[in-house]
Amino acid sequence: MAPGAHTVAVIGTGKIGELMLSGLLRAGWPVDRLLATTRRQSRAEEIATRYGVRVVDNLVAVAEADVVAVSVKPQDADALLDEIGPKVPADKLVVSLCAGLPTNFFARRLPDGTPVIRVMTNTPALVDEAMTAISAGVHATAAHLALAEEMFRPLGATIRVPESQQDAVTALSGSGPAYFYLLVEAMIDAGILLGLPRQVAHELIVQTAIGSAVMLRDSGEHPVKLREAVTSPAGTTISAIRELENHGVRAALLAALEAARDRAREIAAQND
Ligand SMILES: NC(=O)C1=CN([C@@H]2O[C@H](COP(=O)(O)OP(=O)(O)OC[C@H]3O[C@@H](n4cnc5c(N)ncnc54)[C@H](OP(=O)(O)O)[C@@H]3O)[C@@H](O)[C@H]2O)C=CC1
Ligand SMILES: O=C(O)[C@@H]1CCC=N1
Repeated sequence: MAPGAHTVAVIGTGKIGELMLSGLLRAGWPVDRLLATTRRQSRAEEIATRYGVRVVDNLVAVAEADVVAVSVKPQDADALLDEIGPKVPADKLVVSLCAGLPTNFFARRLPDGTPVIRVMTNTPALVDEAMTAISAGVHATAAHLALAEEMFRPLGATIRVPESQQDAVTALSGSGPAYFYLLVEAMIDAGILLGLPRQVAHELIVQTAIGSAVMLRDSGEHPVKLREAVTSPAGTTISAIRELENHGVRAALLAALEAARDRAREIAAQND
């Protein structure tokens, strides 16, 4: 299938909607095959000026597009579906980028038979390094999954998962960039504590994060093995690791990701 053979409407062009739009444009998706919607006029002007994309209202978008990508906050999805749900022709593919909301949430608010796909991506899409997990929902066929992959593959890696795993995926890779940024921020602060200039601490830690990430991806080694290679007997690293274990960093991560998964479930329950 030729890239951009379908018209994609991004409904709710905030942070994630914008990164999807910009990623599709970088990948060569024709600008006249993209539509965007916003809630505020000032945001509409910003998006139109920045990307040259036609910004339309939600009902025009669902009428003209082949793929309707919903990227509003989950809390705004019910009101949005009240507006567009009955007007979405059943031959359109609806792709939800919303955390927590199951495909059934959409199916109940769309004409019978409308195919729905649930996607969880993340902000490194901005540098074409996203991790996007894709699940077929009701009425979605292999061709719909392939189309969703065609849209998200240029933004980074894609994986297919059963929809039952999407809340866990959200906790790991959807929210994941925030955990890494927090760690980096804390390590830069540690550099300040040790007397380094902030800029030097920043440069040291950011490059160390990039180097470590590339090794994790490209070496094929398990993270335990990579960590052991850094950890010399009676050396400096093991002294730091003892403190991380004493402070329960591993347990904190287990609890934190479980809390994120639970919050996704709660969002679903609150929007049932
Ligand atoms: N941020 C992230 O890292 C990730 C977010 N997600 C999911 O992506 C979705 C969007 O999140 P994010 O981009 O961060 O949120 P944003 O608030 O940045 O974007 C949502 C946008 O939708 C607009 N909007 C709300 N209601 C309507 C409507 N009825 N019609 C048109 N536009 C509307 C909002 O307008 P206004 O500006 O006026 O509020 C806002 O610009 C969420 O469901 C989230 O769970 C998924 C993965 C990662
Ligand atoms: O915090 C959130 O709810 C969204 C979903 C995953 C990342 N950000």
